[in-house]
Amino acid sequence: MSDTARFVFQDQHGGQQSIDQKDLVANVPNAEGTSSTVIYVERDEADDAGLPKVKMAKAQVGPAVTRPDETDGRETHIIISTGSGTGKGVEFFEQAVQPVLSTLFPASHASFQIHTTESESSILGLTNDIFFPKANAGTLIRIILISGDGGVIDLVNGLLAKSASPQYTPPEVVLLPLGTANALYHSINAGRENTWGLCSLSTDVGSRPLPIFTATFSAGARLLVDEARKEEELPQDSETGKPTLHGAVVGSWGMHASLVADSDTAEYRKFGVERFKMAAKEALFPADGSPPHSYKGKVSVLQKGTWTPLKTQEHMYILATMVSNLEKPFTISPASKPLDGSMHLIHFGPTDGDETMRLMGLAYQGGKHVDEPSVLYEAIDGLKIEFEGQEKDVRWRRICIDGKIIALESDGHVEIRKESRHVLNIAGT
Ligand SMILES: Nc1ncnc2c1ncn2[C@@H]1O[C@H](COP(=O)(O)OP(=O)(O)OP(=O)(O)O)[C@@H](O)[C@H]1O
Repeated sequence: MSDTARFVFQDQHGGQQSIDQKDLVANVPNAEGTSSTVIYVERDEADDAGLPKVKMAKAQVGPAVTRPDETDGRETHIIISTGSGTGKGVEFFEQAVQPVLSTLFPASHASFQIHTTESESSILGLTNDIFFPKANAGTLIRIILISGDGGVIDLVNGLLAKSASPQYTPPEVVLLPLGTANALYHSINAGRENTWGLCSLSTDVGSRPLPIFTATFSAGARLLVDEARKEEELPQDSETGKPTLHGAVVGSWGMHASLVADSDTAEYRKFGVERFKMAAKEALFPADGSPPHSYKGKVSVLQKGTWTPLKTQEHMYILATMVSNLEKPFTISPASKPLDGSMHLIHFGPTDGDETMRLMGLAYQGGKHVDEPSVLYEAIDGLKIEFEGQEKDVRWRRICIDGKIIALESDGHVEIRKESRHVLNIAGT
């Protein structure tokens, strides 16, 4: 679709109207098929982060427009993650999602089950109690998820926590990006639409499997929670008994993991996506004038069934990703295509703060950092990090899995591999 594609319709007075195709949410015919409601969004150009406004216009119906089959018999759940992003989930639901749902699904929307998160474990609890049992019994459910990447990851981990039956039917998830970075949403949509996912609420949009990975940790690994004030044991894989987390976005160590960890506080979160840049500056230009930390450990990559150690044991940036964009403008892996199941390594060794900022700046220019000779960028099937006692301070042994932070022992290790299981589908893809 070109940037200038327009959606053109006749209004009720016969006048021709047109909107940017990317702003179109749906064109819904009325029950008699005599007219339709064009749902679209209007944005404040000056405020990119502001919630879009939903608008509706009556139109004369064209011959190609057919009424979608309500929910196709699917049981629909709505999750509003109140802790995501800057906490606008409820406002977005009331102002934008509800009007669209009542127009798209006039007969059934009242039966949609609404769940509002109350704690960090709400989505995991819902998955254990409702979503997994239904999916495992073969019921096709649809989950409208108003959240950042964290909500998807909680769903993935909950759905993989128990062994699946042969009847297991992957739930279909509609991503409505109300988190901070929304890496999955931006990587899947990459400028395709401007509706904050609302155009995927219709049931006639199709869906595709979400590729995921599994991270397996050494026994002493601990999940850091509550702004790193508390530690928790990781979930254990039901078959291997090993501490395990699943992800769909990123597994990292080094500077990326440190800045995600350091900026995961209520204070930093107020700054939205800027929090990553603020934490990066602090990590790269320590107040005492010393150079940024050089992370030490053995790193190996898996390609075609063989693990190969990197030549260097000193690192600045080490990251495996299954998406193209970690934030809307931050193209970490330009070769990754939406939901293609690839995993890419991005690595560079110790350098000063200015050079690191320059390389990261190139990622904000469409992913040009991967052309730099100092950056190793390649497709991989897995990544292994072994500390081997080389880092004494736990601060330098923090791993990031899709925003969650895990602290490892001084002789700890983590192995990240592409996962072949398919637990959910993403709508509108
Ligand atoms: N009511 C709540 N109280 C406490 N924690 C909550 C509540 N609702 C959600 N959470 C937690 O807040 C976090 C929000 O993560 P999420 O990824 O959705 O948003 P984000 O981190 O802002 O976005 P992104 O990951 O896209 O950058 C999750 O860990 C979730 O479990």
